[in-house]
Amino acid sequence: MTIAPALAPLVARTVAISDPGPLLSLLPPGPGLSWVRRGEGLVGWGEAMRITGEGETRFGSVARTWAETARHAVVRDEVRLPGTGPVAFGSFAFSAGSPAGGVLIVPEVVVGFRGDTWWLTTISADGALPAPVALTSYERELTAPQDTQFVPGALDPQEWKAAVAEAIGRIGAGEVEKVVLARDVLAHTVDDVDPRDLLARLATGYPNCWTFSVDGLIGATPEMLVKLERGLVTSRVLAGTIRRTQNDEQDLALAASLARSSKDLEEHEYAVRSVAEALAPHCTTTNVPDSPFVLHLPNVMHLATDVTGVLADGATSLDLAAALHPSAAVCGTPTPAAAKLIESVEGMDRGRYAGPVGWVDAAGDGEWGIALRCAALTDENPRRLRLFAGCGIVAGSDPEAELAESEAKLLPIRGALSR
Ligand SMILES: C=C(O[C@@H]1C=C(C(=O)O)C=C[C@H]1O)C(=O)O
Repeated sequence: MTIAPALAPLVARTVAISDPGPLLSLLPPGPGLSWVRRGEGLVGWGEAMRITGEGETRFGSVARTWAETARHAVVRDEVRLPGTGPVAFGSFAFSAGSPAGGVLIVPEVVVGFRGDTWWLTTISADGALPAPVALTSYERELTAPQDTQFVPGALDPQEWKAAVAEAIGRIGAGEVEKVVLARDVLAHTVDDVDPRDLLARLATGYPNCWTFSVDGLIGATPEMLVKLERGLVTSRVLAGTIRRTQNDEQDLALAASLARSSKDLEEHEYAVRSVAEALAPHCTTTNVPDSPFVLHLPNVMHLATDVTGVLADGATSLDLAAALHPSAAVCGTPTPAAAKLIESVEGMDRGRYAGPVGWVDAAGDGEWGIALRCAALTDENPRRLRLFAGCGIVAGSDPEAELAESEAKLLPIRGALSR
């Protein structure tokens, strides 16, 4: 279902402001919106408009409604940077079959920071000039939540290893070359979860990642599905992972072995190819580096490739995210067969995990990450969350090692929820 654009146009006003305090500290209590890395990015709150989509058309219908809304918006923008003027934060289900669908939320208030420029955008959907707002920097004491319980989700570790073994068998039988299998873990907290606490812990612990919050999906992703800025397209592809040991010397040796590992290089190659092929029809030129670099995160290291291109066809960042999803980094190769295999052995609905999450502005510029290293708050219970992690499986994979890799990928969000 798509909600038609409001009869009255969106009215948005962006003004430059002086430093109001760290972006994440500005979020008031409640379901805030966030896209922040190293202190830069966007936060928003309030809901001027919500656009939803379902099934196969969850991207297309939402993207069309946004384009239409943006075209009719009345905008006074004194800053004129990507992310100024009206913006929408969004999050989309991994699978067309998921009831999670897709959502774009246009906040009533957005604060942005980039380089040395701060801005404030106020948005209304009733045709009236939005009311002025005063910003508050909420200085909050971060206390670690205690006694959070983690219990298996759809499959327990033994069952998940059996699913991985099954997938390896099906790869051997030639059904797919690579498939990404995920698992979920449920967290039960003692107190109600305040999303702002999770965001603050993730942003502090994982500064290389994009800390996001959209409609109850909260996490810190290292993977940029696509960024579009004034015609320049970038995508950071990650696939191939090794756990860190917390011993620098040992980690350097592991990084070198990751960069030589034929199993990880194969996994990575599939992911890069899927992104380059999906971008090609939208770009005049694309640049794909010959070999990956190793991205160091506090918990894991990944093989990483930055693919770039020059936009040819006027697609928006959201159109590009729809074209790129699902990349082989989160689904597999070939895509349709891998998606089918996931459905038959994973035993769960991924919801919006591993789907695109990010923002788009009225010009179509925006940033869409892959929703990884995240938790979904359940609607009914503010003390219950679903955490997710997945691993690329190829012929040379080992179920025990994949389970350990999934544990390492769960570490950031587990850590944000417990001592
Ligand atoms: C699926 C996840 O991560 C993806 C899978 C990776 C791998 O298999 O090596 C690495 C990065 C991500 O593209 C996850 O974190 O849940």
